[in-house]
Amino acid sequence: MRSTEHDGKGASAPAVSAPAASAPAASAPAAAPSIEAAMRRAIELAANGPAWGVNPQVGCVILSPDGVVLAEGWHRGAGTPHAEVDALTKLSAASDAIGATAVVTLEPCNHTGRTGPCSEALVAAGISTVYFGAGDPGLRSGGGAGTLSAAGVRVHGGVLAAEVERSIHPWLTAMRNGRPFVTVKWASSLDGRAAAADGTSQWITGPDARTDVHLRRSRADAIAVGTGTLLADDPSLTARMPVSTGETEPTLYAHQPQPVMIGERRIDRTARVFDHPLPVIEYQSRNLHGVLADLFDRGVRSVFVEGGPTLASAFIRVGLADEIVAYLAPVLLGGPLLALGDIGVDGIADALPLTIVSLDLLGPDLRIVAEPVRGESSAVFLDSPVSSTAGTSSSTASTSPTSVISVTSVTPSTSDPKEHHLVHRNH
Ligand SMILES: NC(=O)C1=CN([C@@H]2O[C@H](COP(=O)(O)OP(=O)(O)OC[C@H]3O[C@@H](n4cnc5c(N)ncnc54)[C@H](OP(=O)(O)O)[C@@H]3O)[C@@H](O)[C@H]2O)C=CC1
Ligand SMILES: Nc1c(N[C@@H]2O[C@H](COP(=O)(O)O)[C@@H](O)[C@H]2O)[nH]c(=O)[nH]c1=O
Repeated sequence: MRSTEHDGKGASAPAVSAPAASAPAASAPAAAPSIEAAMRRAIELAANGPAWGVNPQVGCVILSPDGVVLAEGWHRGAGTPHAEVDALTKLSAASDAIGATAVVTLEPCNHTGRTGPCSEALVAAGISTVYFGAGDPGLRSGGGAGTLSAAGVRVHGGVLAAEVERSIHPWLTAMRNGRPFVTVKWASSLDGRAAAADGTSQWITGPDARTDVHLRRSRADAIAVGTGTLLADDPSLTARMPVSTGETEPTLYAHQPQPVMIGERRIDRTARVFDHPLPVIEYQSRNLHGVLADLFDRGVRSVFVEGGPTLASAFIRVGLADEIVAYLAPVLLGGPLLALGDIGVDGIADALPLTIVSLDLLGPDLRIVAEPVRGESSAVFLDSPVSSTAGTSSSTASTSPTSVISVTSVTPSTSDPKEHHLVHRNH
């Protein structure tokens, strides 16, 4: 286990059992899990929470001084108890926490938001040692390790850090960059076309691939398309479950991504996207940094960009793509409508390096998940800082080149029930 230690003031570490693999014979008392095993369990528990929203998935396991699991908890979303508090409330007796160890995926929070600080709750409960996986990058929520140490709790950070970071990678990326995590997704033919020459593209990929897309939509905070796609496809942008036998209409996932339209052209209010259960956020702008800054301010931590090729290329060109999800169908379309256009690569030396995260066959289609290789020669993938003026939203189009976010906000209208979709949702 590689971890960093935050020394408490003279507090002694509780005994922690050996890994289960070295457990004695079955007749002996049950082997207590190791800290790493407890952290793996905490990662599993964290996954029970929602993948979307302003808060990350967090799991917690409380161990007795001799390493026996006393309680488990996880966070169920903004406004509900955090994982540590959830676990503390599951103890058979509150006094069990005295001298116990908390193993938690994320550094215990240090601030009062909709709930109180977990660092203080752990101290008040009598927890003597805390192991955590990833530090909390939040400006207000971070710093819990220091609070715990100052109160005499032994604190060890970085336990299974890589696994924990991977499990909440989008949220951590969003918090570190101060903008939502961006997935750029496309579906293309084997020869890289996103549409046939006449502009039709529904459907290139088959039902299994599209089911996967809808699942990913359901886990994202927002789904974004450019005005070109809105005009060409008139998409719904809802997250829909596969249609079961006997059903005529697909059922919507309980969690829907916030629909976002980007581009200077005005989209007619009869477009299907305005039937989305959530309000549409319309950015009459091409300033993607500004759009993301504004979305972040609204609590959006992940955006699923579903095209089209121009918008996808722009996100990549300005270094705002954190993940690529490409579905390749075993068909050839030929023609000019490529999945990507100008991404700022003029010569092979500028090619954008990617790391393949996964390769899967979904029915006849191939799904490739890839991430940009950061910190290498390609400056294009390096994130640009969000300008200080970005994030300023206004209800009218701005003409200032430094305040280029133009968020159109239309007052709800009684004459057109669809107009309410343009009112911004406040988190
Ligand atoms: N196979 C697939 O996965 C998909 C295929 N498609 C297909 O793609 C085609 C539409 O492609 P396309 O027109 O590229 O669609 P886009 O959705 O990419 O829309 C392009 C428009 O986005 C706006 N925009 C917003 N921000 C930027 C920016 N930073 N830079 C440039 N433009 C920006 C511009 O509109 P404005 O002028 O209003 O500012 C631009 O014209 C259709 O045939 C559709 O069927 C679409 C989506 C997915
Ligand atoms: N053509 C194509 C995709 N196209 C994307 O799906 C959008 C339609 O969304 P909706 O109206 O909600 O079903 C469309 O505008 C475009 O963004 N996606 C895919 O997985 N496979 C495909 O072959």
